[in-house]
Amino acid sequence: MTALIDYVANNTLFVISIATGVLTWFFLNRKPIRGDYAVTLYLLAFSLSYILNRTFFPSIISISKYWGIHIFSALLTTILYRISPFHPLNAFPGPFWWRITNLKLAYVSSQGKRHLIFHDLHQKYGPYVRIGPDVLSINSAQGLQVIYGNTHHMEKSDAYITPGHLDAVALFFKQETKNIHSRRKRIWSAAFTGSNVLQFVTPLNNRTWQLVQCIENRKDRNNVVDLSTCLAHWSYDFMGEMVFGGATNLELMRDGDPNGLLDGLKTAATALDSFGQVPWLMDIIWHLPFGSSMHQIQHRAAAMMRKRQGAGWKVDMSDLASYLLSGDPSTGQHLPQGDLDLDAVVAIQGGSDNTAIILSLAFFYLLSRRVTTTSGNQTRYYDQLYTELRSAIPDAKYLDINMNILTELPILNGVINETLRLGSPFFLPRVVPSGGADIAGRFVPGGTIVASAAYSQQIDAENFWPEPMEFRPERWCTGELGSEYKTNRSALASFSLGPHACVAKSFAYQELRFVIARLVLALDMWLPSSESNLFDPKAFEDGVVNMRTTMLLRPLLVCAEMRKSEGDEN
Ligand code: HEM
Repeated sequence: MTALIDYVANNTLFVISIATGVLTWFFLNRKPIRGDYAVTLYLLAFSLSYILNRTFFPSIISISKYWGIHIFSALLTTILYRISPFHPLNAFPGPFWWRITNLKLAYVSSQGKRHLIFHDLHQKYGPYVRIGPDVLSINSAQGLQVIYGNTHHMEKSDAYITPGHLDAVALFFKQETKNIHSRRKRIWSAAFTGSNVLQFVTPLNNRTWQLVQCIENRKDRNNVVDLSTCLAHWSYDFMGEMVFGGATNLELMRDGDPNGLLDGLKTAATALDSFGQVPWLMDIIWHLPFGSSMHQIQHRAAAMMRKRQGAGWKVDMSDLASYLLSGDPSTGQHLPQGDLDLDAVVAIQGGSDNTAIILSLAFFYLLSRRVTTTSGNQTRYYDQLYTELRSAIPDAKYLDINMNILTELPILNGVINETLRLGSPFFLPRVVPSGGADIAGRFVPGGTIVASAAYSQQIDAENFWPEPMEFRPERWCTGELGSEYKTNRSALASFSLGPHACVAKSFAYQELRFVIARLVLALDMWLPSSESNLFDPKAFEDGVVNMRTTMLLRPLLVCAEMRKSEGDEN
């Protein structure tokens, strides 16, 4: 009798475990749930069933075994579905393991060479590559416009959900509706448009002179200085003024960064960009020690915002915080404190990180490339740029009031665009609306996550010719590279485009122009000689890794010397 009960109970549980596994796949495939909720639910259910089992059937049933069968059944069904002909993306080519799980995409994202790996995949599989169970990378200039442009208004994927699902709205993160996003964007945009942006010129000028001084002060006796760290500290100090009217308590150019604030920012951005590709995993990591970098940045940003709001803090300019604190002009309502704190996180990261990296890369390209052209001529862009700046601004101390002149300078702007082209390989996933969309001539089903292969587009010979892999600022000046040249400006996606494009794009260009111009006018710079073994350009380039934020695994060490005529003018 006992044997019969044992037989029936175990077989019934076996069937139930398999069936509930299949049902779990069925429901999660339609409506994914938060990873932390799922883990909690499973732990509770397991504990309860374990206690019941120990109490009532201690000898005949091994409950852990059936939980194992249930999980195995759910996983197997999920995998079989993803590789089956019934999956809507089955017709799209791609490597086998990437079709099964987004964990591969998350891992590749965390390694920093995602854009190169995607590029290889596109070479092998063509313009559409399935890089996740529901994710496509699309390598097409036309596709870029469809994915990010206004026509379809494709929303951001779940990779943009606020970590921890905070009950707050901030620009950049995914919003429930496009109206919420556009209302918040209007508040931000006000700070960066029209004459309002001129507010930032004085702090920009002051901080950039301080940067020149910081480089001078940090030089060793052989004139060698870590330029990338100086630029990172400059960008953080300037952001502190632009966003919080100086209410940050930090002066990195003066004091350095003993608490590793910048590393913390980078780690948080990397975590967001890699684990964000697997939203359920991000939900779990948020509660683990590994997620602490994201918590720390949040606390620091909130502390800066609170200090800026404090009655004792006076600002004599309209910083970005003053627009956020004034609230939403369309409703007349003030933003909740949670929104202000979260927008502060976005402002700190957005306002400092990308600018510093693009500047470091621009100086690396300028100083490392003595380009041999097909005719055998050698071009030294740093000197050409100095000559261009010198003739446009004979008296360098007037640079601060001559921002508009910089917009017209071909080499300066070519240097910036060329650095952005080679140095901003972003991966920005969006969701195809229900009903699907035609992307570059092929129908993509609704709900698919799509991202443009930005880097591949930016080095594609169809868009940039000749020498698409080379740093050639003159390709941005009409006719400089011969009549056959191609420069497809719309293929440069460094600031994205459409409704979610960078809110500060034109100001970022102004910043980049201004800092490059100020440094080139004030300092003669060159790379340490190869005999000194201090700096290896190839190793530096290999150590540039991109996970939305770009990290430099090796610092940019340069030699710098104040130009006599300019130094006197400070
Ligand atoms: C060289 C400098 C910069 C580059 C290359 C850059 C690039 C970008 C890109 C590619 C996006 C789209 C991100 C996405 O969809 O995932 C973006 C968005 C954004 N950027 Fe920038 N950015 C720069 C400077 C700045 C500055 C100075 C700020 C000022 C605080 C800023 C604030 C933002 C914000 C708030 C968004 C979100 C916009 C939205 O969701 O509608 N960025 N940026």
